[in-house]
Amino acid sequence: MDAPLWIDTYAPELADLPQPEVRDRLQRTVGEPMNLLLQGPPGVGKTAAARALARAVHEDPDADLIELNVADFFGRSKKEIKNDPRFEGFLAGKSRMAKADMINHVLTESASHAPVSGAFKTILLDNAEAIREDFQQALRRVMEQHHRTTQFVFTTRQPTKLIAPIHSRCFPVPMRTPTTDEIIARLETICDAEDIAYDTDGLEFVASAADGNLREAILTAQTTAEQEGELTMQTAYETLGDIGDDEAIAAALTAARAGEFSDARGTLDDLLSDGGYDGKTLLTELLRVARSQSALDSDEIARLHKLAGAADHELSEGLDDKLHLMHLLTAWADGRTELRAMA
Ligand SMILES: Nc1ncnc2c1ncn2[C@@H]1O[C@H](COP(=O)(O)OP(=O)(O)OP(=O)(O)O)[C@@H](O)[C@H]1O
Repeated sequence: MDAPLWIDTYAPELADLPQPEVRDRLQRTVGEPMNLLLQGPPGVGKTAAARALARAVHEDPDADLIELNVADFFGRSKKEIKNDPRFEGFLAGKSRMAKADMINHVLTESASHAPVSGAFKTILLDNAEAIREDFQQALRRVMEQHHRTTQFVFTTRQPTKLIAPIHSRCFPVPMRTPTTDEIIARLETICDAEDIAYDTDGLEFVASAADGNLREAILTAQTTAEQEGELTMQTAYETLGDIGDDEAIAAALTAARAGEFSDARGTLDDLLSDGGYDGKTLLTELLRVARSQSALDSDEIARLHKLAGAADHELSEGLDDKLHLMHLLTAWADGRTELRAMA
């Protein structure tokens, strides 16, 4: 049997959400049947946050959280709905009221509106951008009908696809991408719980390659741990394999900075021989990627730029692109401002 996925095993409670402002905002709604709109990019934890909230709110979350498969109903074409025997009695009505009745029917198919363990139920409409506009209009009515006993939670990557009356009925919860440090903290907790050997560079590499997507970061960490036995920059690099050139260049910078020059040399070699870069182009790319790295402070970037002038000269004069770029990276990692060590 496949090992369980860490993203499932470590599905977060409210306290485990990486963004403190989201934790606070959701914590403040606990106990209130307030409608919510969780919006943000893929993999930042919108659905996970909605489920964590339901677990915090309901004594019996299995009974009082209803997750509706939005695509299965609201996103279907009129023809598909017409041919669905569940809606036979509703076909005559095209009005908003008839559609509201259909929505109520779908909701009560899953469970009754009456809460089981507390004062209200939570209905989660995940990926709500897929709800057709006519059903969004009809949902307004349903939300009003049940506002005392039902909390509607919408999640979406595309808030502009939801109509204004839905926005105005919901408390907005923007979910930004977690920072690299916030992802690192979560990865560290999970690796500790799994008793996996890791180092800081490995966590940082996985977290920054995921670009704010927690799902991706946790999956990469698990794959690396399972395939390689430990999570270091080198093992994560092996796992990510086909990573983009920007990530590879960032990895070379991180390796050099950590004094792991053979890793840095290996990456430069890949880029120069297989990636189709010449030395000067790779130098320009190194500077561009360095500027985008939040882990680097402005002094480090300024020093890299200063060294790049001399490296550019060496690249024009010399024969070995890799050698000159390694010169640059070792001088930079040493904290120097000259390519040659001063006597
Ligand atoms: N803080 C966390 N700790 C551990 N796992 C998490 C955390 N947040 C999310 N996850 C896991 O990561 C996966 C992705 O999260 P989720 O589905 O909530 O993201 P999403 O923002 O809704 O993404 P999408 O827009 O792609 O639907 C889930 O399996 C979830 O359990």
